[in-house]
Amino acid sequence: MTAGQTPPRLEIRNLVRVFDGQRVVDDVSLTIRAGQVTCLLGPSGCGKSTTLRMIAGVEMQDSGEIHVDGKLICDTMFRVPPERREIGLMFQDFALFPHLSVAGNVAFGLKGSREEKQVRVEELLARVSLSRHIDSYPHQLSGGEQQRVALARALAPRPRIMLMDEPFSGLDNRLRDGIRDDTLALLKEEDAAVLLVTHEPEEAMRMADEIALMRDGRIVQQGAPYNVYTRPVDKAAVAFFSDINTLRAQVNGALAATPFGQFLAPGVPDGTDVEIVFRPQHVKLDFDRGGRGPLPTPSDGVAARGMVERARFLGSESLVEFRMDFDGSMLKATVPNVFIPEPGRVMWLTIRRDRCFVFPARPAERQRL
Ligand SMILES: Nc1ncnc2c1ncn2[C@@H]1O[C@H](COP(=O)(O)OP(=O)(O)OP(=O)(O)O)[C@@H](O)[C@H]1O
Repeated sequence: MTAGQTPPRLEIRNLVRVFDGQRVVDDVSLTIRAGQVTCLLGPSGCGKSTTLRMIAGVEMQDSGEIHVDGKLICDTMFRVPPERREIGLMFQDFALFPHLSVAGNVAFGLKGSREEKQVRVEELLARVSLSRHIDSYPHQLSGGEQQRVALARALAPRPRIMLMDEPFSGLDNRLRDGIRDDTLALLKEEDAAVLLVTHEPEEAMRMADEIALMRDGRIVQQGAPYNVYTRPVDKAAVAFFSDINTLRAQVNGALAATPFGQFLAPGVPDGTDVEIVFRPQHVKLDFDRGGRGPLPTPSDGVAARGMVERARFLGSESLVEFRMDFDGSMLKATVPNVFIPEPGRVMWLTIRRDRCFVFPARPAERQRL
């Protein structure tokens, strides 16, 4: 950090947590600035919640440090207790106090005079559009309303950091998008640094300024959602966000030859097996014209022929699966809108080359996320 620069609101350095001899959190480092939302995204069991619990102070790390606004709050020798960390918590099971009214719940963690508390409670309830429920009890509210009370309660003491663990997963699908957007707007207004844990890529894309992709206890990639999506570090990172197709090839002269033409593999030694990975939405389809397909182009390469095996309409797009002539493998293509060709129909496929990723092939057992 250079002189005069504000330290990040939250900084965790090299956190490690071992359970039963296994490093479930393995050298995790992150920084989050005030007003920034970072999503810790990864599959179940990869160590997201354990990371969050260490920051909250309810779990002790085996090594590593946690800093808030440039001050150490926890290492293996020194520990600020959870209640003095000025951290707001929100979990899937948001556990409102059933015997307290909405106002009582929101006021629960507040300090100050009665009047000060009342002003803050009213301000927050107005902000989450629940003023008319100020005297209601949790059981009188819908799931979405309870979730908004929980958010107001967590934000009431003006926490410097908000930790959210799958906070929307208990909600009805139809409610979820609206509540996510409202929550995001409120979090930004309150200027907290937010760490949100989720296993849903769409949620992370929607909420995050930055995504930290976690796998087997480690952060494997970190960056703005656009960058994580368009410049994935490996095949599993592509697959975490969408369906994928994979072609296999061997590199010769920094090129990997496939039935779709050659792909650049810069810096990859000759003889290396590579995988060319691409998403179904980047496959283009063409009709068969008397046994021929479209001519090769620099952007789409060479067309390869396949036969429709199955086609389904998914709502905003159609998914068509092809058995390819060149080796009998299956490839998937998505097409905007309704396109449901008959099984057995012959078509030509090309791939948007600027949307393909070339990775060295790995043994199958290491290809999990
Ligand atoms: N107290 C504990 N004792 C032993 N093992 C634990 C403990 N807490 C978590 N684990 C293990 O650590 C690993 C990581 O768990 P964690 O809850 O952090 O993952 P997660 O990514 O949050 O998963 P999920 O999304 O399912 O909650 C899991 O294998 C889990 O079984």
